[in-house]
Amino acid sequence: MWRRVASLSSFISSSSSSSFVAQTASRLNTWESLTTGIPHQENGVSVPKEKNPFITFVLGGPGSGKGTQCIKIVETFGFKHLSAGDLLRREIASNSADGAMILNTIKEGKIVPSQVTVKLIQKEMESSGSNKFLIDGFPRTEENRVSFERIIGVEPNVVLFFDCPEEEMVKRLLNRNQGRVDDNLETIKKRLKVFEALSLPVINYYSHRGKLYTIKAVGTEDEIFEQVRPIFTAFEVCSASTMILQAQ
Ligand SMILES: Nc1ncnc2c1ncn2[C@@H]1O[C@H](COP(=O)(O)OP(=O)(O)OP(=O)(O)O)[C@@H](O)[C@H]1O
Ligand SMILES: Nc1ccn([C@H]2C[C@H](O)[C@@H](COP(=O)(O)O)O2)c(=O)n1
Ligand SMILES: [Mg+2]
Repeated sequence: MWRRVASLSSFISSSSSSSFVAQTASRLNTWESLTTGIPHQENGVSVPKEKNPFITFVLGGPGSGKGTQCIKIVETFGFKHLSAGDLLRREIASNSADGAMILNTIKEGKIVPSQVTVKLIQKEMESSGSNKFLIDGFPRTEENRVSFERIIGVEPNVVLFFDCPEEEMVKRLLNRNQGRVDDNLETIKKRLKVFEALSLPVINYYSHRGKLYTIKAVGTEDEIFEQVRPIFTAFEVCSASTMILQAQ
């Protein structure tokens, strides 16, 4: 379990001249996570700082372009990309004990029990050697969200929501052509219902927590990425400022 650190957001809000950076910093309650973990003084004793992970949840309806944009974020900002759906599909392919249950759940457009998905994410996080994660397609439900917080012990720093009209999502999924068992009209309709009933409340939750960045997910892939880029650029600026302050 990762240790949480105190928020520095009020300090940044009052000292930064860039409003976007200040707004970003005010949302970054564990922003030391992007820094180098330089030892700090506690009661006069120098102690190494435990590094917190920097976590981005990537949410949006089926076919909204989460995976596509994650590839661009990884290329530009160097995150470790963990797709919950890909991890579950890997379990099916490896004939694991949960494989058959996962396959049936995905075919039905339903959500796999949180315990299973969070354990897969946890394993990947721990073995990755990375400290910056894009967790794609998770949390899909309140149960997912609570389970992640309980097992991993941290909240996300950023939540991206790719907001795409239903009609466009259906068109994209039917053209995806990757041989997915859930890319058929019958399952797509079920997934859209599940998204509205179970995932939208999670998105609203993060909106109320001030962590949500809504992206209009229509247009070309590059146009959409130009809405995403400034979010992470701002966090990089904040991170660099932290390192300068720590070095002083
Ligand atoms: N801006 C875009 N315009 C047109 N097609 C797109 C765009 N972005 C992604 N696509 C295509 O739409 C399909 C779905 O995209 P992607 O797999 O990234 O969605 P997703 O949100 O990850 O979906 P899922 O939740 O089902 O995994 C893919 O075939 C992708 O190439
Ligand atoms: N948190 C999650 C993520 C995914 N699943 C299952 C159900 C989804 O329809 C399917 C495909 O996911 P995608 O690749 O579209 O992100 O995987 C889940 O149960 N829980
Ligand atoms: Mg995807």
